[in-house]
Amino acid sequence: MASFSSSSSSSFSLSTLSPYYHLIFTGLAFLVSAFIFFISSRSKSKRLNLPPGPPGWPVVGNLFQVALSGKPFFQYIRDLRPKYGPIFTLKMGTRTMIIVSSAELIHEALIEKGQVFANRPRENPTRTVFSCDKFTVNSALYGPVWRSLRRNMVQGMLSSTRLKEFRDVRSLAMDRLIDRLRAEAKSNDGLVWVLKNARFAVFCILVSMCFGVEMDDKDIERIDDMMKTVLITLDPRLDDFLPILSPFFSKQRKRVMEVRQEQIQTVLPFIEKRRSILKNPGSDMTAAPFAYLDTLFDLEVEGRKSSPNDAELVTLCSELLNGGTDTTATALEWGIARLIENPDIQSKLYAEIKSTVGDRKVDEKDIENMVYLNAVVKELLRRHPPTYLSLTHAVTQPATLGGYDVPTDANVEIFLPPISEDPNLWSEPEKFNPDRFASGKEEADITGLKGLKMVPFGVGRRICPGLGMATLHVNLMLARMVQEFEWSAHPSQRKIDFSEKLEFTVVMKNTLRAVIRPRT
Ligand code: HEM
Repeated sequence: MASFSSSSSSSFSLSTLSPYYHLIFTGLAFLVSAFIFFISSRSKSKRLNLPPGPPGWPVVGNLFQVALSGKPFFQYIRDLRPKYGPIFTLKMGTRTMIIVSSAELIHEALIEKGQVFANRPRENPTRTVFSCDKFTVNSALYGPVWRSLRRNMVQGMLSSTRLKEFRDVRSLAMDRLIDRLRAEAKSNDGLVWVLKNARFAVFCILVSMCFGVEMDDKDIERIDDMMKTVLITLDPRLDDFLPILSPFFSKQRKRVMEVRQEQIQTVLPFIEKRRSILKNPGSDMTAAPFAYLDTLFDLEVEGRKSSPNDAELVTLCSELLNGGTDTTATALEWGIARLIENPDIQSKLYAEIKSTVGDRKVDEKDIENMVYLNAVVKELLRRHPPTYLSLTHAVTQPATLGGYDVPTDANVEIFLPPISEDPNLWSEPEKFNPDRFASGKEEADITGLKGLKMVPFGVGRRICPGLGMATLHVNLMLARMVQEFEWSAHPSQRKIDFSEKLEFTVVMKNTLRAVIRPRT
């Protein structure tokens, strides 16, 4: 998922756990906790029929096998799948992870038993700080708080009517993106970084939608840097899985509190500015008529007496910014890489743009008329879902899945790529081929309502509420970038390297730097 300050699996990267910690703490963990923990956890899990999984070590389970494998977590579980099948268990210290990765099982969990599997697991202490104790859409337990926050985000911000109101914001951000690319290319022999520029453009849109106050590039970059620092701080630590080791992490815990303070200090002035604009209408002629914040100031949340306080407002704004930035920019990077790899697809796309809009700029209203563009974006989300693991689910009560037990304290991880790679569902699934959709030969409902064939946004009650906005952003950016420039590979690159790495989302291992040539 998406990279949220309060999600629990999308930025999961055990490769960040240092082997040094392992050496020190494995021994300690054995000595201090073995007796109590081992006896109690064995007797508990013996009664359960958990999915199979690789044998682990006492106390720590599979934790260090994962950490020391040298592989990103998604690669580790991809490699286990042929042996253990589409549902298996990893014991990560005190946490039980159940990894689910087939269309049938995902359907069973998130659609057939959707209400039961719509919960989120307990947070680790760092996430508790940044989510204000689960006070965000993505981290809230399935219940009244989640319902209030999600309804507000969808109706107040992400509905198609609301989205239309931000058309000018997107149009400005697109012009800004094209200008930045042009300037960067000019001073670098035609070379541009794709991810960085796409990221900045999406962030500009989301910042405007969120705060509704004017900001220069410096302000935006400052908030963006802050958000990145938060995401790094949220990387899992050893004591998240073995809480008994937490006394050894006091320095890191102190750092968490410092970063949280910095986050509040960075974001709060913009919240205060908006508050003052609303109190004094007309005082700032540059202010937007509407912003996400406006829906939050007096938000009534079921089961709570007061509206969100300042720290909670910071958290809710950060959720909107984080949820939509890296995910969307990642899709763009893979998209441009695929167009460079397939010049015929790029030409076909350009031809469609030309025939649809002629010499004027692509407008978002044109998108629904561009069948091939939509097919390219859909194929992109099928072949390269920006997050390989959806946000972590949990059950509201003991349940079964595929005939196995799922206890309430288990993290249910939905691993997405095997569905869009399944040869029983797709012809030549490894091939990037927008024509499968454009020709009408293959189809897939991205919301999962008419069957599960690709699930880049998850499915069921917790499906990504930003789905509509995200696909609009990817379509619009791709169309403008191809309309303005012809994209080709860096001269030193004979072939594009499609290796992946985990960096909040799954991005290209070798960050894409491409050559652009203005079309006119
Ligand atoms: C290409 C872009 C995006 C992708 C691939 C994506 C993907 C996802 C996925 C896989 C989930 C987890 C679903 C689950 O728990 O089963 C999710 C949840 C979520 N996404 Fe997105 N997302 C994208 C863009 C956005 C945008 C633009 C926003 C809002 C600005 C957003 C906000 C959220 C929120 C709030 C949740 C949590 C929903 C809940 O727990 O009820 N996402 N997203």
